[in-house]
Amino acid sequence: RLQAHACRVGPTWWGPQRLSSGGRGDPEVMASTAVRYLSQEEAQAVDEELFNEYQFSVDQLMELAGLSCATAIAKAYPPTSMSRSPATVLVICGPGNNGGDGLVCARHLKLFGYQPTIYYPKRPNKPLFNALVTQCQKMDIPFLGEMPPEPMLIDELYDLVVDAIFGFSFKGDVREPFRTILSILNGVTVPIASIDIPSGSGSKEVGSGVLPCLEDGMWRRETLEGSSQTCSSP
Ligand SMILES: NC(=O)C1=CN([C@@H]2O[C@H](COP(=O)(O)OP(=O)(O)OC[C@H]3O[C@@H](n4cnc5c(N)ncnc54)[C@H](O)[C@@H]3O)[C@@H](O)[C@H]2O)[C@@H](O)CC1
Repeated sequence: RLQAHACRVGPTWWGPQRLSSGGRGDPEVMASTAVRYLSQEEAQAVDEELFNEYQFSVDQLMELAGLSCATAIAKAYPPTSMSRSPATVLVICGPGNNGGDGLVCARHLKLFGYQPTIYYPKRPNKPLFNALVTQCQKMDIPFLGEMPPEPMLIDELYDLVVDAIFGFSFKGDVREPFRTILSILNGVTVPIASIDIPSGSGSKEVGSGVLPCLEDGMWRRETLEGSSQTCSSP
């Protein structure tokens, strides 16, 4: 169970483009796509067990998830291997706990020598998330007021993007503002490290490795093997 949980909370790197074009990452970590991913239901069941049977609290798990992700990122993309010093990271946080993982991850990335910037467009008004935002602010991590409108701008400003937008509670068609955000992310060429699942894809399909991208109004899923299928909803 613990091993499965460790797999789930680690970030994943998707798609042949990401794996071959980076050139900056640790090949051992980059090649770790052979791990088995949990389905949406399995991931939810592990969480329920951790809460109910093992009596973990959400902030305990979130801190571990965010720290694990920052650690994995530091291993795959060491700050010294990036083009800028300090390496710049755009952390995009969603409205749920996956976004909370991103806030924690940003805090630890800063401690590891990166220069994170956060974009957090929909913030739940709950003490846990307010506290995480305060902690980032106290560490002088800037929050963007708007999503950079062009992928090229992200490529110019950041070495890496952390996708902490959706986790296992994602369902249905992507709603705004995240639809626009995912469309922009589909055009960036810097690596994207996704926490839990690449946002916009159902974790059921993640077992085969998918990269969601919007093309001609249709969502295209690139598999890790390089083949792709097009579908009408993410
Ligand atoms: N269960 C837990 O308490 C823990 C969860 N963790 C992380 O939290 C994730 C699960 O957190 P949550 O259950 O809060 O859910 P998510 O973070 O996956 O997202 C839920 C939020 O996304 C919105 N949403 C869902 N589908 C959408 C769509 N199609 N378009 C636009 N918005 C949509 C929902 O309205 C909700 O606000 C896990 O994947 C993991 O990353 C970790 O923090 C550890 C503890």
